[in-house]
Order: sequence, then C-alpha cells, then structure tokens
Amino acid sequence: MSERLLVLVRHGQSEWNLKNLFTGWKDPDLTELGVKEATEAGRKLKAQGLVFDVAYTSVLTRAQHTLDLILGELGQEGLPTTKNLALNERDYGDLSGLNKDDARKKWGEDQVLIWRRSYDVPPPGGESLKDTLARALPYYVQEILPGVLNGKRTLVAAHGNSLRALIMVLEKLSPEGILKRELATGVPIIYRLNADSTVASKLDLAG
Ligand SMILES: O=C(O)[C@@H](CO)OP(=O)(O)O
Repeated sequence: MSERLLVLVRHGQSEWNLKNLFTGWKDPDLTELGVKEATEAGRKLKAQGLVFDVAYTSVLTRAQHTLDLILGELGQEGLPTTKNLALNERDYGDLSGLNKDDARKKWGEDQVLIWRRSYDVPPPGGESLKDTLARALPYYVQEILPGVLNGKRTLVAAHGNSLRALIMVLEKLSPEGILKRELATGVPIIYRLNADSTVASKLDLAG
C-alpha cells in the first residue's frame, strides 16, 4: 500500500519577519536564522527516514530557498518541483511593507488582529484567508492531492497563510478554529492521508 505522504512546511524566518513587516507577495529572502531553520527542517525530515517524489512551492524566494535547503539536507537536489502562485502568501494589499506594531498604533490591536487572523475580512486592497483559500484549495485539490493519493510522496514549502488555508481543510477547522492556529517558521508537519483524502495521521516536527 502506498503511504499517501504529504508534508507541509512554512518557510524559515524571512528578512521581513525579522523586521516585523507585513510581507504578503513582497519577496524578501531568508535571514541567517531562516537558513538555519530550513536546514534543520531538512535534517528532521531525514531523521524521519522520509524521501520525496515531488515538491511544490510558491513563486516567492523565501519558500523556494527553504525548499532548496531542505532538499539539500535530504540529498534530493533536483527533485521535480512545481512553483505556482496559488501557494503564495496571502496578498497583504496596502499593509505590505508596513511595520506590524506601527499598524497596531494607527488602527488599534483589534483591527489589526482582524486583518491578520479573521477568516473573511481582507486587509485593505489584499486577500482574506477565505480569498487565499479560494485559490490555494483548488490548486491543492486539482494538482497536489491526486499525486498524493497515487502514492507520490509530496513536500509543500509555502507560507503561513496559504498553509493555514490548506490546514483548515485538512484538519476540518472552523473559521474560529483557524483563527488561533499559528504556524512556526521551518517546522514540518507530516500528514498521512486516507484513500478518501481525509487525514489518517499527523506529526508536527516542532522542537
Ligand atoms: O506578513 C506576512 O505576510 C504574514 C506572514 O509573515 O504575516 P501574518 O503573521 O500577519 O499572517
């Protein structure tokens, strides 16, 4: 029986995570810590004995760099990889490039939390989690999932909110449930799926 393996990993710390800036579709690279986190993610996956058949990532540098570092640790450089903007971070619109603390001072804690973590309230000119899900989920269902169900061991390196959108569906979380779900940088989550695409098991490689 094939193992229907799906691993999701958020990119390592980016330059703009470090500077506490709303990032979205802006394209900063990893920090030194981000490089370490991604390398460590690769080591952890290797320690689990995992090998992949395909990988997916976004069109943004921080996710691609994370994937490259993981594949380097796994000795799987050159793994067939598909890059698609469906897996990009949510577009932060007019907030992109602003400091998150400055935004809290200007608009208040509550409003900023609503923009950052509510399910369906978009930041000005940007995407809500619901909007992000509306482009990430069809891509997952049409392009990624069929391979997983056919036994292609699959690694997805993407972003906090594009992955939260997929996790919401995989883990059947409500809009309230996803609100509190934070993804640490560079921490792989290993899912094994049932034949009907529901989650059979989950292992979070934090720590
Ligand atoms: O700035 C961003 O693009 C994201 C991820 O770093 O931020 P947030 O934590 O607000 O979703």
